[in-house]
Amino acid sequence: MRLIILDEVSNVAEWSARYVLKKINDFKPGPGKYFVLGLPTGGTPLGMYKKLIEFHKQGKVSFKYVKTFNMDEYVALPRDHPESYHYYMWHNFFSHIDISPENVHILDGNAPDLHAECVRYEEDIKAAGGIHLFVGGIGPDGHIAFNEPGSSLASRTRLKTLAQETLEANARFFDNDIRKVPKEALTVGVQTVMEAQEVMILVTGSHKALALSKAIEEGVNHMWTVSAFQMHPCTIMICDEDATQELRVKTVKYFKALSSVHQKMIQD
Ligand SMILES: O=P(O)(O)OC[C@H]1O[C@](O)(CO)[C@@H](O)[C@@H]1O
Repeated sequence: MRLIILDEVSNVAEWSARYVLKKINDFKPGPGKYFVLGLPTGGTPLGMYKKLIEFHKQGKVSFKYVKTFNMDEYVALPRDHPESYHYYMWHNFFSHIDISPENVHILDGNAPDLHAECVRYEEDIKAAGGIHLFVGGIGPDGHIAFNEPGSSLASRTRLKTLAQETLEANARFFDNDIRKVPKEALTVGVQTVMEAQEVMILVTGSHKALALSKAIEEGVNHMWTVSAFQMHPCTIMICDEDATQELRVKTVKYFKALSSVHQKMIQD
């Protein structure tokens, strides 16, 4: 696992956007050759999306031959609700780039049969040839997507009941009223993300510091589901200084000493 420690949230946005751009461009997508990208929502990736839009407008990257799969969606929240992940993705990213709607995949939390919807989603990922790069974020309780503490590390796309900590963390998007936060979501499983060729996880802020230390300094544990990525052959964690507060000095020093290597990873 690589840990890329950057000074500020803005550096995390820039590094991650440049990495996505480079992966897409190096792949040279075209008709019949799609780059398949997994995407998160939440506050953390907003800066990355802004940068990618900027790069697109500057003509540095096209999403014409990119397929996307989002991590999760609330259950029973109308699709046009400003806090639905459908709304989030179109509003913050897709409507500003040249992606075709048929290449966008987001779980339908209003599907009449939620189990069938999850099965279909897994099939769609398979039909797309699997995910090249899955970008993710984590909750303060160490969840990846909505794989709450105690989720099976072998899990696949399914319905999950959200943990109290997640409801509390997400209440800020619902007028700070926890009663308005949907209690259930559809989410890709830990194993679904594990099967991506590469995984890039963004972690910013001191409220994520404990989760980051559990993710990289302790053992694989289903109570901190992001720790499963210790077993993935190609995971990059990108964090800001604030998120390193619970890490050992030794860990921080080791990864910071690699910063010139990390900069080369986003060079043309
Ligand atoms: O970036 P935020 O707002 O802290 O959100 C944290 C996490 O919550 C989720 O959005 C739940 O989907 C994670 O995927 C996400 O990374």
